[in-house]
Amino acid sequence: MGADTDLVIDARGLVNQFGTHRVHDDLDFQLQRGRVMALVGGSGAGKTVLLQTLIMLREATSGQLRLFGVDTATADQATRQSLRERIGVLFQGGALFTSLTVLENVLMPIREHGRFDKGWLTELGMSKILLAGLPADSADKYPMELSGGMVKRAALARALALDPELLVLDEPTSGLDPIGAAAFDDLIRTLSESLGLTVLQVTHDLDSIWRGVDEVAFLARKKVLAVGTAVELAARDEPELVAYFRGTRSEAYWAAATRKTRDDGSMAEPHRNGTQA
Ligand SMILES: Nc1ncnc2c1ncn2[C@@H]1O[C@H](COP(=O)(O)OP(=O)(O)OP(=O)(O)O)[C@@H](O)[C@H]1O
Repeated sequence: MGADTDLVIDARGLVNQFGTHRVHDDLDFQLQRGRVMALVGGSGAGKTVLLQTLIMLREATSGQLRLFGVDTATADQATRQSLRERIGVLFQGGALFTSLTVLENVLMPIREHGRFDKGWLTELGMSKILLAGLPADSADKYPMELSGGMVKRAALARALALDPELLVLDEPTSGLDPIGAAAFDDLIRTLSESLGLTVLQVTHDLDSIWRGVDEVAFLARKKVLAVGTAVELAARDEPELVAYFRGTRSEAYWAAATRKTRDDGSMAEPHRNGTQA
């Protein structure tokens, strides 16, 4: 089978096992270029382990993984490193260095790449800070001087430092109030559209799941059980999907989607401004 160059991630038959505990079994996962996808599922379903596997932070027990069309199993170290550099990662909590300013944090990944002219570096770092929606005067601040939302944006600026093609986010809106979370979702959407970024995020945020992403991959039964918009997944009858997308927590979203269907004869548009092929 040839590589589909439109697939940023193409994983087939993944198995992840800890001792006798199998977390993923014959799992397939694909992510198309330019899409914004949420990876969701119950607690312990294996979202974090899958995310780590997909960006080569951990090796799968078995299975195939292609990143940007490259087979990671046969890639040499230099190729694997260059694949990693095409991925920006925002870990839960931001994981900024507390003893460094925002600008110094943002410049860390670039500095690791060798010696650069100081003026040029500062200009580049400032451009990422502004891209992440932070004011210019936040560059000289330390993480403890920032609000929760600003810490996320500073971590995002750092994840964008090397101009990644794929942005991976682990619970990016956790700890933010609903308005801050919606603003962060909008920023990710705008970046995806303006920079052509592909985005994969693990999230529990229902607002993001129902309104902020193009599609949702739902993990259950050790596999990706279903992929589609939240509205599409809510309309299916697997018990895990019914519980997640039509249960008490999702009630208001599902009610809004079905009301819209009744009112205008079409399914609710689940995205703020995205498109679904
Ligand atoms: N290093 C490890 N050693 C042993 N078991 C592990 C390890 N990492 C994860 N697991 C197990 O793998 C399973 C999936 O964990 P994972 O953290 O991926 O779940 P999750 O879907 O992200 O959960 P949550 O939503 O609660 O964060 C869990 O049963 C967990 O205990």
